[in-house]
Amino acid sequence: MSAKVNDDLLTERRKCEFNVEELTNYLDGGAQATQNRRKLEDKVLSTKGLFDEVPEEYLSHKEKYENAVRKAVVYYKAMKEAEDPNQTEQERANATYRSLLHAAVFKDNSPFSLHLAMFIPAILGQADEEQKKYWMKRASKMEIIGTYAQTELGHGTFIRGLETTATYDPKTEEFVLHSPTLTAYKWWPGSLAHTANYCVVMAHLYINGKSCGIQPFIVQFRDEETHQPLPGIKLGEIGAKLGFNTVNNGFLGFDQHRIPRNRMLMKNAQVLKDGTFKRSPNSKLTYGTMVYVRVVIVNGMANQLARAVTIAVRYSAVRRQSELKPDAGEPQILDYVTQQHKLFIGIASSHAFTLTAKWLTRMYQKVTADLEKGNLDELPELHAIACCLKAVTTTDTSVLVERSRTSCGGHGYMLSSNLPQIYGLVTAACTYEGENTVLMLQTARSLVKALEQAQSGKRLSPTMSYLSEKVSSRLKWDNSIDGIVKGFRRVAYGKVESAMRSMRKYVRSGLGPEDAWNMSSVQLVAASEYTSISEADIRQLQDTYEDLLGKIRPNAVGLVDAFDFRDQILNSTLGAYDGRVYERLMEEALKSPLNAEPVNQSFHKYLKPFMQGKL
Ligand SMILES: CCCCCCCC/C=C\CCCCCCCCCCCCCC(=O)SCCNC(=O)CCNC(=O)[C@H](O)C(C)(C)COP(=O)(O)OP(=O)(O)OC[C@H]1O[C@@H](n2cnc3c(N)ncnc32)[C@H](O)[C@@H]1OP(=O)(O)O
Ligand SMILES: Cc1cc2nc3c(=O)[nH]c(=O)nc-3n(C[C@H](O)[C@H](O)[C@H](O)COP(=O)(O)OP(=O)(O)OC[C@H]3O[C@@H](n4cnc5c(N)ncnc54)[C@H](O)[C@@H]3O)c2cc1C
Repeated sequence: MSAKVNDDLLTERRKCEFNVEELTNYLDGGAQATQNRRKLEDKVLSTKGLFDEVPEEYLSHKEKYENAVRKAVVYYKAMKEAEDPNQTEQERANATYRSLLHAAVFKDNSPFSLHLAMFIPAILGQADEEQKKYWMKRASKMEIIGTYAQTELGHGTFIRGLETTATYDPKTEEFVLHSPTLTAYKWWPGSLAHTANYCVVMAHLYINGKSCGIQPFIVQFRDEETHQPLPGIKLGEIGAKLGFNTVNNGFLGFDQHRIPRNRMLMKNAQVLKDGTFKRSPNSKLTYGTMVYVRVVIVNGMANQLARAVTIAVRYSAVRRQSELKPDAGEPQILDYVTQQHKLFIGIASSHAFTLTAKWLTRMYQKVTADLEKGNLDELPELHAIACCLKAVTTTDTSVLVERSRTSCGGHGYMLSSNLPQIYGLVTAACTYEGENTVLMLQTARSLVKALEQAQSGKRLSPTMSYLSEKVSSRLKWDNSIDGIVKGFRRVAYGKVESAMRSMRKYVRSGLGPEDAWNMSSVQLVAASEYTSISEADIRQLQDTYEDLLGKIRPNAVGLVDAFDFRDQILNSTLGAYDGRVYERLMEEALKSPLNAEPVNQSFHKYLKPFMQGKL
């Protein structure tokens, strides 16, 4: 018999003014997609051995990793077996696009993450046809497990500064990989420490003493039978982190490690047997995997934010606290407008990020198809947009997930709420795949170029067209959606123009272009990430906003129910569908090993002698 649903949640669900299932279907891309997703989740989550007897919070660092590898094997097999052979690739992608299935199994991510997130995409994007055929067969069947090793102890952002060298030896037709310094050690790659046995290494290619830029190499670093590190390879784990503690991030050093010539991934640039280097049509095509992951991260943020606000909104409907009016009893904290302000922006942002992710994915697919035909025209714009959206969505999601956590008071600070772990997952994305400030400056670089083109009368791409709108500075906008968008475009234009004016002022004062750029970089980041509007309209918008909060209030629980996260995926004492928060908090607390005995051995060993003055 299922547990009784909390009365307040029942009331909330009765109050909802729209059809929740319809919104779920819309988010999934149709009723069939919802059905497919639920069927996949039912199948996979019914697999034995997927869940933890002891909450992983109570395991050691080493036990957490070993337990995660155990689950990763079970999970991956279950996902493979659950695949419906009658489904198209697109239907399969839709079924997983919104699903956070892995989150039901891994609170802190899987040791296989990088194999799926970057190793396979790097092969698909950087290998020539023959290489792709061979390596994809092995990688997709998990005969090998890979990662993406680009960042080094001394360099993450500045890829051109990477120190790992790959020196071509025409006599043996091999590359010699070497880490000349400690700072050249690859440092951070997920799965690298003890899980993977192959990686795509980004290294500085030298032929006959001449630099040929950063190139991708597929490198085996552990024996496939014994899993022992190969000769000339130094390996280890980088240590405990804020989150991602079951991703097995590691370090790797090369000592004159030789690999055959065909291990350089040669889709874009090639090295012939005699050492002839055939340059890529664009050196930045080597960075293509990062563009792909930045695009995927936007959708990942939408789903993680939806998960966090689901937990916080349901909890806020159940939690009663304080007194809003004398003698009226304790209200649901969701009735405090401050609580609505904290949470409803998160619901709206998740939907906004989902729609943005769909748009960006379509743009990525179009540009990638053009690249296959040798048309690189739109690659710079895709890079600029992907940088901006990855940075903005990860920053906003981190802020909104943390706000969801703090809106739940002390219980939001419990690991059993799962909000701290979700924060750990999303805040990492502000750093990985391009640190956000650096990416915003990449976007700013494109915006400044576009404004210069607009001022010289050139046509701009659709996403930059606001920089060529001759809008009067006295533009009045009303509070219609169109008016607000016009306002934002006007202010965004002003931010770019102001940053550019600032740079020109510094150059006129005698600074070089690089120093002028650096001095204006705070404005440049602002031009890329946010806009603000003038005082007069704030008051009007504020009234509209507060009115909107009231309209959303009766539908808040319905809106998060529509994300359709099952309890195993929320993995939270505060966010379960039935709202039995207090019972779940106690159930989880009793799982603490410390509760196995009423008096802990430290009393007899330390406390008692201490309190009796004997220590
Ligand atoms: C499937 C993915 C899953 C993601 C998970 C999403 C959800 C997460 C939420 C919860 C967890 C869920 C669990 C799911 C699995 C989790 C998996 C975790 C994945 C973690 C992966 C992390 C891996 C990494 O971090 S890999 C390393 C990433 N490193 C970087 O990004 C480095 C950043 N630096 C750079 O990109 C560059 O160096 C630079 C651009 C900053 C500067 O480079 P540069 O100096 O050489 O260039 P310039 O500034 O001089 O510019 C020159 C010129 O080049 C153009 N340019 C630069 N880059 C590109 C590019 N990529 N493409 C095209 N063009 C580029 C630039 O525009 C300039 O052009 P100009 O014409 O102006 O000269
Ligand atoms: C959880 C996690 C997982 C990761 N997984 C992987 C992986 O699997 N594979 C991999 O290769 N890497 C991985 N990374 C590494 C990640 O890609 C780097 O940390 C990231 O690229 C930032 O580089 P960095 O750490 O060297 O920081 P730095 O580049 O040293 O940045 C430090 C500070 O300097 C500032 N800064 C740097 N350059 C500029 C500039 N030009 N202008 C203005 N400010 C600047 C930055 O804004 C930042 O504030 C991972 C990182 C994390 C946190």
